[in-house]
Amino acid sequence: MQDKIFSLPVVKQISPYLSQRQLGDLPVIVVSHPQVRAAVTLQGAHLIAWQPSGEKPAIWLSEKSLFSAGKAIRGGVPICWPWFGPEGEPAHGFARNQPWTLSAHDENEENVMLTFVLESNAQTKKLWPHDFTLFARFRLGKHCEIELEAHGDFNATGALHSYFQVGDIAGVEVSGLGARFIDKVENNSERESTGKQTYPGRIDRVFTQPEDCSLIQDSQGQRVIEVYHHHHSDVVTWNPGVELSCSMADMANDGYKTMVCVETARISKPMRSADEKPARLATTFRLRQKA
Ligand SMILES: O=P(O)(O)OC[C@H]1O[C@H](O)[C@H](O)[C@@H](O)[C@@H]1O
Repeated sequence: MQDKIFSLPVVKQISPYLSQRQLGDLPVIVVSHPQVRAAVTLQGAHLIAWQPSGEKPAIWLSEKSLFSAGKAIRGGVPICWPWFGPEGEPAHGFARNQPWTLSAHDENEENVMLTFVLESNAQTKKLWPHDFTLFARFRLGKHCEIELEAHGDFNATGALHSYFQVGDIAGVEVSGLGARFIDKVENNSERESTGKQTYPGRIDRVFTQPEDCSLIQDSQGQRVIEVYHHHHSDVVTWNPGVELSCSMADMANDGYKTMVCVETARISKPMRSADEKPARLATTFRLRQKA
């Protein structure tokens, strides 16, 4: 899947390291830099690949995902906003289904920086009655930084819903999750936790007292993925397990085996945007070899 993205024909060369290509119906901004390769679709400002040089792909993208206008992509880092989950229609908000604009870019020897913008429009007003300007900023290099900044006057929930590529979910443990979670598989019951999570089956949990960094220990993949959370209140972790994976049209039956979601979120404490004081939500990914 990743190789396919980087071999798509160039539609427009934007700068030495940046080009626009076409993936199905969706324009995609592709970064080919000595330190990193990465890709972000204009729809959703959705990161679908990030791979520092010398590393295996870090972001999971479903081989069965649709790349159709207005349809959510399965995998990558969907921006869920201005609500998380089935609180409204569409699920996880509309930001991931809307066409964004690339408004700025810059590059140096270490990184490529991209800024995307989405503004309220007639379609978003039908779904949510607020004026807003939303920026998504990416700094892509050996590390991956993503920042969402929401201007306007409203409360919102949301998440940077990161899907990570792992060797085998059976050998994955995520730590740093804190002492309490809401179990979405068990009627949203509140539970206590050791702060560590393994994935013996379907797991869908909102950790409400997480640490600032979650560590994904991927024993099969022989690496640790560090996920830093900024301005968050919650961390969500999700793996659909075999049955749900089989029932999802945009995921292969065994898709669940090679992915884990660790999501930087504002759910229990919504983000407040006020005049002159935008709300922010951000995450940073770093990779290291397992000792
Ligand atoms: O299928 P989607 O709308 O993309 O949502 C995928 C998943 O996202 C989050 O992790 C939620 O906690 C899950 O309940 C949901 O199933």
